[in-house]
Amino acid sequence: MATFLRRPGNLARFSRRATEAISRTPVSARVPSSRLSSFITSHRIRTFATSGPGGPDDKSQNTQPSGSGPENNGRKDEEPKKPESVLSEEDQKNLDAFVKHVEGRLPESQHASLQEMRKQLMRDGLPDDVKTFIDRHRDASLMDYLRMIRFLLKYTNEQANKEASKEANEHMARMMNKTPEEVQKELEDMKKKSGSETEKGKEEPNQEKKDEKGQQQKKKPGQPPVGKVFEFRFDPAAFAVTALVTYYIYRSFFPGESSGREITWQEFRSNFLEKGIVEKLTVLNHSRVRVDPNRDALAASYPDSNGNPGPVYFSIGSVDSFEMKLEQAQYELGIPTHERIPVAYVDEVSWGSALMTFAPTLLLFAGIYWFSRRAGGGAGGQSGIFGIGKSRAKKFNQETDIKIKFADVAGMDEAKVEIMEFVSFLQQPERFQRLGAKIPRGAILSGPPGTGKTLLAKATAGESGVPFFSVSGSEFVEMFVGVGPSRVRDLFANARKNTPCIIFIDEIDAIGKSRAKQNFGGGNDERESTLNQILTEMDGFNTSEQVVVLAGTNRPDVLDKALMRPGRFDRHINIDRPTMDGRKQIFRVHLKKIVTDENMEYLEGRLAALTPGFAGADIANCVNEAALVAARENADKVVMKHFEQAIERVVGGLEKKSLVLSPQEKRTVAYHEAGHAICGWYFQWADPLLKVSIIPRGQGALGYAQYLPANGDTYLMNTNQLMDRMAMTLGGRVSEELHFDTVTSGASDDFNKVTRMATAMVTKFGMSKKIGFVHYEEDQGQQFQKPFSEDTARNIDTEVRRIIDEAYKQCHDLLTEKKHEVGIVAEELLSKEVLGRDDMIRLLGPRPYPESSEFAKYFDGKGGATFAPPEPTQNPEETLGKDGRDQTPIP
Ligand SMILES: Nc1ncnc2c1ncn2[C@@H]1O[C@H](COP(=O)(O)OP(=O)(O)OP(=O)(O)O)[C@@H](O)[C@H]1O
Repeated sequence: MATFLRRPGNLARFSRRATEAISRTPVSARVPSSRLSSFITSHRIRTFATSGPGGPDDKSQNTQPSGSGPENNGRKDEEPKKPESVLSEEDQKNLDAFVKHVEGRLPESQHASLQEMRKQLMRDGLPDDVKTFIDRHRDASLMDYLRMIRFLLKYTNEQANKEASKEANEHMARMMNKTPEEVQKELEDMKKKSGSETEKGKEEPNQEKKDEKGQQQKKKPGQPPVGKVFEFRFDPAAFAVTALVTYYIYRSFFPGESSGREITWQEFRSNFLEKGIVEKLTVLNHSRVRVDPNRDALAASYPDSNGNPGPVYFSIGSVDSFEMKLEQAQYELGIPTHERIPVAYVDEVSWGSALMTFAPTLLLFAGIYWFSRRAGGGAGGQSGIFGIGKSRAKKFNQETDIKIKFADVAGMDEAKVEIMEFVSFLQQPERFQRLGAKIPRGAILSGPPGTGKTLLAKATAGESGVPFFSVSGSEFVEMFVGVGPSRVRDLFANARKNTPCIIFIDEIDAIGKSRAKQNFGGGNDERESTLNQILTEMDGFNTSEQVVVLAGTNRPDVLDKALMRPGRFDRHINIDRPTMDGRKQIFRVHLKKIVTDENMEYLEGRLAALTPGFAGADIANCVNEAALVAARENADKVVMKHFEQAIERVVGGLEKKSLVLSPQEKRTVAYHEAGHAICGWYFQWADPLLKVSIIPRGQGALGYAQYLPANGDTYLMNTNQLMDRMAMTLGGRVSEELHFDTVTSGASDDFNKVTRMATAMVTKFGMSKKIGFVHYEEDQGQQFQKPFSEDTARNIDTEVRRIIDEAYKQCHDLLTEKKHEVGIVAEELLSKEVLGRDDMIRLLGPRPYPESSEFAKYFDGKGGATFAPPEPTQNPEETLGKDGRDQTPIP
């Protein structure tokens, strides 16, 4: 770039190229659309495309003497030998000096063009702009450059037009056997006739294209070659801006210099000062001196220079020393005081250095701007730093976005009834207001993850047909102070504009945590003020404002009491994991989209029985997983096997095919699992086995056994059940003891479970006579002091040990008695790897204890062949409770 710019000739060449491009478009736009003219047009275009004016091959064309234009109709023999000049002597001298100056900086191939331009200027006179430029070309300003460029554009355009039409005339004359004069006349007549046609300019380009195409198709040998036509779009504004920028970049790198020559002080003294040709000295930026010679004196001393040697500079150490040296030199040369050389002082600011000075500040601002755009991006459709305080709540339109209805939310009838009231409030507020009832402001939906809190909130909006603003609690929290409250304000302001509507704040515990609990490390001011703002906004509603705020959380226990008080979130709706019936309903909802031939009643029931403790999201995942398993097998429908595999995968984790056990290890695992299975089968109060597997799954589990609560979902456990469950959990280790010489580490997780159960019996459930009816909180590592004495601690230890020993004895007695059965199950497990309940019935006979009818219905060993759909009944007595799932992994 710098090299390009260093030479003014390059700038001129650059502008000329641009003009070549420009000149093509107007030519084609101006001519009439007759066949003759279109031929000319196409020919003109060809002329430019095949041989650009001013190129190295254009000598013959460009060196044509002036006067070969249309005004003398191309008669070369009439051309004067010497071009006439209309310029004054001084102008002529200046022009010659300028041309010589530029010629020295242009490649030879462009000299012809330059001479051509000189001739034209001599013939037509110097336009003012050019005259100014020529006079000042060594110190030309930006405006001078731009004026010069404008002239060059005009000049090359005219040249191009003249040459094109001349060549076209000659060609036409050859084609039509006429003289060029006759063709010219004919053309002028045509132009007169079709003068009005030029207004139809819009249609012409198409016409021209067609004609040109026709011409190309009709091309015969002997005709001039038809070149490819390129059309350029030229934007004068862009060109001017580019020229401006280019100039300033150039000037910033070479301040005050336009192809100047650097000399030394000695050279200056001997070649300039001593010869008396210095007119003026200009000190630039205290470091360089520009020498302005007296042109006449210069021309006299150096005839070759034409009075113009170009800018000459020399460097100085300091202004003082320069002044002293100059003074000294002038004194020595005997220059009288009144003829001493004037010295001017100029400070030129380099754009480059100015830019570098401001660069860090500019970078800083750019960085801040960029970060603010990122931080604020998407804030309610706003971006930039001004959008950061805007709420990020997504607004769902009731007509287009929310298609969820209560029918899509299965198995939470109580919650639905509660929330239905909000729907009727939004739909018919007067029904409540008439009786003087205050409208509830909001509800907190709490419950374990995936139980359908968000789904229920969406369904509420879907049913009531109002806009729904959904936002997550964490979206209020930002690194900037004050953003949280501002977003809350914005959210509520938006909601008020869209009444009636529902706001749903998911994971409200992110901002609604109790302020009292922040005892360590101080509070979080930003979160507190966000919470305060929510409290204020909810208070600020007037009772007739139809804005309902629903909030979802998994941790209702940590929420601030102020948030939960009536008047804010009036309702607390607890959504727990679904019961057996709930699961059936959820399966029904999700199975609708699945392609299957199974008996739906049976399928729903069996799947619900197989998935105790599953939340709605687990069920949705299971159904989808089953479809994926079926698709992987290329099956055309999803069958029971696929569903069971999917459940196994969700419960036990991914199958670890890469984990290969040694035969001895596999045997140990088989006997370990068989021990659990036999205990589950023969202990009356234990959960019967559903499936046992020795395929490694999940994280570190080498085998697993799945049990089903014998009486469906269980919410209370008696001592017998706890003892049987503990004994069953110890079954793995006892079986290892009975069948092998040594035991393995595989029972460690079983011991953990047994210890926790026994400890709970002693410290929480009041099942130890020695400790009594007390409840000691579990030590979660946060208590520095145990809430009981050393004596009690010792007694708890003794009691826990006693209970575990009892469970162990119970298990040992059973497995010693059933040693043979353990062997049968273990060997079968070794050969089949997975055993189901049906296999157990085949190997051991039916379980000797009665089982719940629900359980028997779906696990009768006949795969639903005898299944009769039950009367549709609801079990109103089912209450919400604990997870009935159990796994016995071997780490
Ligand atoms: N009762 C239900 N009926 C039908 N589908 C359900 C039900 N509960 C959950 N689902 C399914 O589980 C998905 C996740 O539920 P949702 O997002 O509502 O859970 P959530 O309780 O809000 O979870 P989190 O507490 O983690 O935010 C739903 O999209 C839906 O497919």
